[in-house]
Amino acid sequence: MSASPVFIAAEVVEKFLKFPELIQQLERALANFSHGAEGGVVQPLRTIVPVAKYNGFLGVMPAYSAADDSLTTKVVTFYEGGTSSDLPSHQSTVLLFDPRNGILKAVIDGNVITDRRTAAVSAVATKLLKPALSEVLCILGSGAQARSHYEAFTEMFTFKEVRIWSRSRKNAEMFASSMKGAIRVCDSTREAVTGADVIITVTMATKPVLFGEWVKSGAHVNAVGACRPDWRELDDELMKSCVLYVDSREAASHESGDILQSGAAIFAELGEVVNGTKPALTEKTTVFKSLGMAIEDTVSAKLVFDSWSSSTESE
Ligand SMILES: NC(=O)C1=CN([C@@H]2O[C@H](COP(=O)(O)OP(=O)(O)OC[C@H]3O[C@@H](n4cnc5c(N)ncnc54)[C@H](O)[C@@H]3O)[C@@H](O)[C@H]2O)C=CC1
Ligand SMILES: O=C(O)C1=NCCCC1
Repeated sequence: MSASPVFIAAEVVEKFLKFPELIQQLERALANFSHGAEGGVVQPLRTIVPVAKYNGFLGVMPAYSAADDSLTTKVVTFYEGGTSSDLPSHQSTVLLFDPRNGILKAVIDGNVITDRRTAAVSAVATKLLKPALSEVLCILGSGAQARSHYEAFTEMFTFKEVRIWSRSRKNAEMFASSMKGAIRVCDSTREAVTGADVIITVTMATKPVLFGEWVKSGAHVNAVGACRPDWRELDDELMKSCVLYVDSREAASHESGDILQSGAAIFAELGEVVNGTKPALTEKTTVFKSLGMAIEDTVSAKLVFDSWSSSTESE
């Protein structure tokens, strides 16, 4: 009989899933993914079940990485506008299996994994695509992803100024006062975006909040929200005038409202830039459209599980 799976809680994931190691691991995973079959990543398009009655969705995100010998599936729910003020709008769990025999080894809190791996991938995009002189960072949104992105970006890069905008000024102020370092709270998206070199959109918006006319030429945008075909964060002008990078071509052309509705052409996958098969056009205005990939969870979960296992062995 197989041993019962271990449960790894959010506090344990927080302890073991750290930047910059996570960023390095995910850069490698993005490269493997974009190598096709040779890269050893098996990742079908995720399944999304709409729960229309409650404006919610359930997503199932399986993947296998031969390089990491890691087999997982994440189950994630997300609710437009959240469910109640006490609950996160996105809740997830990652199941880690023994790839040799299919035994379930661990049930891992997925919220910290989702927040940190998404920010880590945006950090990879930013490292490769930001303009040479990047002094001003702007974050639109003040939720869980805004926090993880702020933490990753202030650890990995040096900005002279960080700005935040949120729909309610109170939330933006709460965000600014809860994080380490100076953050300028802006009253409008336009004020936050104007002159910014790196922009991160991490909202639950379903209509554009970022307009091309405000974006400085040559800036880099990490577009993290709008993961449904009928949701938008960026307007047509920005989508059509930028050089567009994505995590997965397949996912982007099925799920991204910003891409499907604007008709913008995809230039490259981020992993192709890491592999050197597509260039990083840092002098142009670039957008990295992130939808989130299961392989990011697979690599993160393995990292957490291995670190946790070593820590219990040494006890
Ligand atoms: N690309 C990826 O890998 C991932 C993307 N996401 C997406 O990132 C976005 C942010 O996620 P979380 O921070 O976890 O959510 P959250 O619920 O913690 O924060 C959402 C933020 O968006 C704001 N917001 C909600 N509706 C808005 C609107 N109509 N206009 C402007 N702002 C609005 C909220 O006030 C809040 O500041 C979501 O769209 C989510 O689906 C989440 C996980 C992974
Ligand atoms: O990659 C993920 O995880 C998610 N992406 C879009 C929204 C739901 C969670």
